Amino acid sequence: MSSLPARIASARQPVPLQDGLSLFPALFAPRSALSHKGSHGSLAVLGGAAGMSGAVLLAARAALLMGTGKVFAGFCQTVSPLPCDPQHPELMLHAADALLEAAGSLGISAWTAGCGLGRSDMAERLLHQLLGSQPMQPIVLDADGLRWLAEPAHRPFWRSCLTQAGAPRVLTPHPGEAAALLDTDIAGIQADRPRAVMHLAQRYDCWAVLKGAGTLVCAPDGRLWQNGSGNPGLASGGTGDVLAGMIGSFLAQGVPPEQAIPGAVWLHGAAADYLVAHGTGPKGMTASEVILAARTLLNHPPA
Ligand SMILES: NC(=O)C1=CN([C@@H]2O[C@H](COP(=O)(O)OP(=O)(O)OC[C@H]3O[C@@H](n4cnc5c(N)ncnc54)[C@H](OP(=O)(O)O)[C@@H]3O)[C@@H](O)[C@H]2O)[C@@H](O)CC1
Ligand SMILES: Nc1ncnc2c1ncn2[C@@H]1O[C@H](COP(=O)(O)OP(=O)(O)O)[C@@H](O)[C@H]1O
Repeated sequence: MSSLPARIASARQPVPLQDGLSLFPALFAPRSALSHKGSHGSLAVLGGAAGMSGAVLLAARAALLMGTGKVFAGFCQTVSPLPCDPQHPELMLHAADALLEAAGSLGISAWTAGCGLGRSDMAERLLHQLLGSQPMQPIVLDADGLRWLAEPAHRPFWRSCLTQAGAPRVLTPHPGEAAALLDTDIAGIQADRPRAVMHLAQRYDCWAVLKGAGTLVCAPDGRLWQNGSGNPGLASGGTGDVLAGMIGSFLAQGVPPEQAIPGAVWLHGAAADYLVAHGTGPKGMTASEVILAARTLLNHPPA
């Protein structure tokens, strides 16, 4: 991180995220009695190469249970590995190519991409197509989506797509992915996390979410938040996919980014805290349980 701009070098104090109910009223606003599924957005989740289909299901299920009107899943495979999700047949499952082709007619209002996407030629092509063709829809990029973004050969194109977008772009790296995006190592990221997240937001002209204990969120204009919820129960495979689906859900529903993004981070951690308080985990807590607890808190927030 040698080329840190001066405005970032003087990192501000992050706003602590403790009391989600007072900080994120837009997340907890009651629904209009007249609302219908079209009032609550449509999210498409793109990822899920063979062997990692579960990553897309976790993100899509999280989006569904956060209240998205309609949720589509697009797998990075020639056909969808399942005709439907037996646990949530509400989800609409497609091969990613078919989903991208139909995107215009499906009324998709936001995308979450990269969860289990993999490193194949197909993955690269799909991401290229998504970023190039959806300038006006919010896009959350996670996991392998971030690994592709970090590839030096791709950076000029990816970066121009990100900077020219007319809707929020959200990068959700863990420290390993952040290190690749900033050309450093994990120790370099962890040594100064506020500086790292601000650098990410500035370099990629995006919202940046640097995950791990005390997740940091930085807006494109440098505003900074630090999460105060969450616990090591979240240190298990798939919880990051859930977070990416939650952020995508709130953006798809039209929640403003400064409520949707730090709000989802807080709620995700608060769900893990709720589980521990009610006897589930931290050991053995699953990503699927985090989704259910987040839904409980969304409807019955702690006073
Ligand atoms: N059910 C499914 O289908 C699931 C599918 N999944 C999908 O699998 C894909 C690959 O994901 P992955 O977990 O295999 O590798 P990846 O995320 O690159 O991490 C490895 C590297 O990052 C580092 N690192 C990670 N976290 C860190 C931290 N907090 N703090 C510090 N370092 C950290 C770690 O460092 P280490 O400590 O191991 O040296 C190592 O260098 C991805 O698309 C995902 O969506 C998963 O979500 C699981 C459920
Ligand atoms: N010790 C911890 N305390 C709080 N949150 C944690 C802890 N460990 C992991 N998390 C959270 O769990 C999630 C893990 O995401 P990620 O590393 O992308 O996993 P995966 O790729 O398996 O879904 C992130 O939201 C991260 O902040």
